[in-house]
Amino acid sequence: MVEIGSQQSEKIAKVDVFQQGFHRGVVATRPFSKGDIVCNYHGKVITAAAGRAMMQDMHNEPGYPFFFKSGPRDMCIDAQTFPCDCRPVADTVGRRINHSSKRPNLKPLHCVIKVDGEDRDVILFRALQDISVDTQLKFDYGVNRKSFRGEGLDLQWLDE
Ligand SMILES: C[S@@+](CC[C@H](N)C(=O)[O-])C[C@H]1O[C@@H](n2cnc3c(N)ncnc32)[C@H](O)[C@@H]1O
Repeated sequence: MVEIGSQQSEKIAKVDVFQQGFHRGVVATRPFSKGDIVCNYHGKVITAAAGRAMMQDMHNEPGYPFFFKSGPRDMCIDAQTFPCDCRPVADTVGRRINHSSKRPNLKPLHCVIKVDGEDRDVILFRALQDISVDTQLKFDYGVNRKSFRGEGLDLQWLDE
């Protein structure tokens, strides 16, 4: 498993953030095989209700919360609040991965790991196919215009 805990380990993971104007994304800088764990989605785990409240205050800026279910609980990874307590300086790559419903090459995988005897929710990204160097990483956010910040928004990228 690739553990993303520091800038150093992101280099080991061999993925990198690119920037085009204001828009960022993530590319592979080494090949991955189908089934490989590529990186994680780093951030503080909060309730989904807290995540939704946070999104209501957002307007046109990029959104970084990741909503998931952990057993019966609706939860959210808050990658919006930056920098986070445990990563005071470096950005994290997971939150820079863009959406594709038509051609995703990653799939998020929810795991619960023990850290200091306590359960911790973690989101890892598994490669859906072989991924070559310089390929942009994308996953299906699983949202549509209705579920992503309400109806009637002109968000063409959700159809990609
Ligand atoms: C988790 S962030 C992804 C990284 C983001 N592009 C950035 O510059 O930091 C999610 C935001 O990225 C943008 N986004 C996601 N997928 C996109 C795509 N396929 N094309 C254009 N923008 C996208 C949207 O603004 C969305 O709110």
